[in-house]
Amino acid sequence: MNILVANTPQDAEQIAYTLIKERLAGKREFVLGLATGSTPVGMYKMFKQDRLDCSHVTSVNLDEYIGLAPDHPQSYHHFMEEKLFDDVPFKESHVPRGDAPDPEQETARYEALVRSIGVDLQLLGIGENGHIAFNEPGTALDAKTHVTELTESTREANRRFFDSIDEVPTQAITMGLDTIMNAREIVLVATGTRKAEAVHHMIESVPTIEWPATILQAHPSVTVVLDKEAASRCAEALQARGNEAAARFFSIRA
Ligand SMILES: N[C@@H]1[C@@H](O)[C@H](O)[C@@H](COP(=O)(O)O)O[C@@H]1O
Repeated sequence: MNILVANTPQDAEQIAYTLIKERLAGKREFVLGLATGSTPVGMYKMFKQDRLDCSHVTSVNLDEYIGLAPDHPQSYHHFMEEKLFDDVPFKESHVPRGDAPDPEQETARYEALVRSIGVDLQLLGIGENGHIAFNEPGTALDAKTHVTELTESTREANRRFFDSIDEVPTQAITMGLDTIMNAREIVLVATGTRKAEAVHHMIESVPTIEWPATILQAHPSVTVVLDKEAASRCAEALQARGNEAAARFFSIRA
């Protein structure tokens, strides 16, 4: 794992965006895995401000709530259109269908799609309980795209996007941990003290299904971009090394 610890959330987002921009440059085709939630919103603004050319890029999203049609204001389909796709045209974009009549069939379709196109770079966030995408604690490490029951802590963490907790879906379709690990490269961004415990376990605990993000330790190409708050539960030495790495990242691009 390559770990960078930026001084602010904005600097962390800038690092992650710059990494993605550099990977897209000069490519004829590229498959970019995208994430939802608050963390990537700042990066998606940078795509727009930079008018980044994504006309050669195919995107695949990690997950979608079951029961929400693409035009539902709280669906991840809608989130991506509003935060990115309405302003930055992609060659094509894929998000699981939360309104599929047969969710299990939709998981098989989506898994086959993601495997067939192959993800060059997967952007990830992390949940407070260490979930990635919607792979909740206890998810098998070899899970493919599947229907998942959302934990109460995950529903609670996402209720801010809904009028009430009762409106937060209880199930989702999510890329599995094995699906995510199949990406050639992974960039995970975490900011704020709410993520500090999950980040500590992701980096410093023995891989365990209780902290799904720990599986990333076994991936050959993972960059973890943190702000100081999200890194605050990690060992002091790791924080110091990460801060130097972030400073170096900016200095060589100045
Ligand atoms: N399915 C999403 C995850 O992909 C995201 O990483 C997580 C954290 O979101 P936030 O960035 O808002 O903290 O929320 C949801 O669970």
